Amino acid sequence: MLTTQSLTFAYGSDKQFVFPDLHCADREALLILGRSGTGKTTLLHLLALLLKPHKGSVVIHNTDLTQLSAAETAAFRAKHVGIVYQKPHFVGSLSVLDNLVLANYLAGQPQHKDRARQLAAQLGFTDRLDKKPNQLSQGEQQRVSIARAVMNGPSVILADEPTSSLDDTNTDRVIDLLRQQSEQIGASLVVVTHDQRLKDAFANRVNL
Ligand SMILES: Nc1ncnc2c1ncn2[C@@H]1O[C@H](COP(=O)(O)OP(=O)(O)OP(=O)(O)O)[C@@H](O)[C@H]1O
Repeated sequence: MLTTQSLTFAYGSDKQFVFPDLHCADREALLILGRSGTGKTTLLHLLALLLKPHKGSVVIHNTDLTQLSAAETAAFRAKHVGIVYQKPHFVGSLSVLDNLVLANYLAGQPQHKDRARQLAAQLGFTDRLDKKPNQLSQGEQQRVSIARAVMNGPSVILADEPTSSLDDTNTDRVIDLLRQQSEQIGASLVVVTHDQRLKDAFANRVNL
């Protein structure tokens, strides 16, 4: 479960963001829609405490992240928050399989290669596990990003524009996979996007 209250943020003195309060229960999905520059990525980074809000709270798994120290925040994020970034960030020298188990390592968990293989089978990239990330297509990389985000069974999955570079078929597929995965592990799914194609796929929507 994820809830926020009275979140505000500013990069400098000129522009202040005041975000609407959010609520997303376990196994629910929330779409945050907004045009370019409205602060979608900023909001997502606040939800993951990659940016610290000026005011307000972010509660995930009954913990107010704004009350944690920097080290506690990093440990909490690695374990409880799965992030699918706008552009996938992988370690280029590692195989896809090793990029997946790296998520376990960073969360201080044992490395679950079986879990990685199981996710690869569900998301349809088993034959890519031994390749380097840059040998994969964009759609394949996006599916690997989803697998990596759920490797530790997080409480919340945050996805930043997960479909903006995908065609209609891959867009439907990626959204179905995000939903399936979040339902399977009982996580809240929050997607931020300007992609109006996603509007009808989500009952819960917030406009920025
Ligand atoms: N590090 C930064 N320093 C100063 N201003 C920033 C910084 N990052 C973003 N901004 C500004 O904050 C505003 C919101 O940026 P943000 O990336 O959150 O928007 P967005 O809705 O995700 O946009 P897009 O859909 O184009 O990715 C923009 O006007 C941007 O120029």
